[in-house]
Amino acid sequence: MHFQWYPGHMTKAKRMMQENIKLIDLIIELVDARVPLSSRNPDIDELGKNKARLIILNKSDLAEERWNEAWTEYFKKKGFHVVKVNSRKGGGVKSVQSVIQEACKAKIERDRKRGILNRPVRAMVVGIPNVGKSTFINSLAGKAAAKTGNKPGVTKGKQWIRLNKQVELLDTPGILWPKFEDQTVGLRLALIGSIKDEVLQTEELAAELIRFLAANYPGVLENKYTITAAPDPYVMLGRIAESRHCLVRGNELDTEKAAMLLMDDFREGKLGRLTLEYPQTEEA
Ligand SMILES: Nc1nc2c(ncn2[C@@H]2O[C@H](COP(=O)(O)OP(=O)(O)OP(=O)(O)O)[C@@H](O)[C@H]2O)c(=O)[nH]1
Repeated sequence: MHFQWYPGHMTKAKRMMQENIKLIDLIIELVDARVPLSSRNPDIDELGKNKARLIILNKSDLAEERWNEAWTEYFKKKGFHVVKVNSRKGGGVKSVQSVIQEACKAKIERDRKRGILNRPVRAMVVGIPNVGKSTFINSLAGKAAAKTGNKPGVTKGKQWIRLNKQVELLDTPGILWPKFEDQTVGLRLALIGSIKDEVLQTEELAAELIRFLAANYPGVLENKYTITAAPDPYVMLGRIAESRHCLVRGNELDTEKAAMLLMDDFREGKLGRLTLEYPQTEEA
């Protein structure tokens, strides 16, 4: 399977990011807790090298808790401040404000020594498409401050949002461009829905997910769809189609529809909390 990104958008995104980074003290980088490395772009380390850094493990409700803990430790060891969040429900969001203060301690101290008191810390949220930037900003700001949507690329507009006396947030999140040179990264991003569905063959993608689940979460599909295991992922897809009555022309199995159903169930967490990449493996 081959993945492509829209380079035009990404060039513009990078230019905007460079402009906006000049205005801020802290970068709040959202990653998807199911794929914390594949949903990062290490270019942000270079772009934001003099800034305070905070990583938000977003969608942590969709990932396995023991791996959320492991990834938290992983990023802390690398020197980041880290908070686990479920932006949709607001879980973990409350603790973000205090961690922002903590992450910006050095800057606040520098200001104080120069006699600058009570200047708010300025922050910006960044992340790849669909990682939850708008939802996170809304949740943090406590109102519908940024537009949200479930398709990549809906974020627009520009303004500062005052979170409290100490913190201001740029209302426009920075869109990071995923690292597409690596096909494994591309596949993982496609699985979580960060790449537009139209450019991908759903059945192929579903087959990849079935392979991954058979190896790492055996029994999950069998339980969810009340089917028996088969080594061939396409046979599994047929069994899901059968079990869920996905039919075309009256009685033929509609595996395309079954693939869409499976992908939706996975992305919405209906197969349970599943993590797609693990720190040990990535470090090895
Ligand atoms: N389960 C779960 N879903 C989330 C969470 N955060 C965001 N979402 C969902 O993820 C989808 C994308 O969220 P957005 O906030 O629009 O993402 P974005 O990063 O602003 O997307 P772009 O505008 O494409 O850059 C929406 O359907 C959200 O409801 C979370 O913590 N948990």
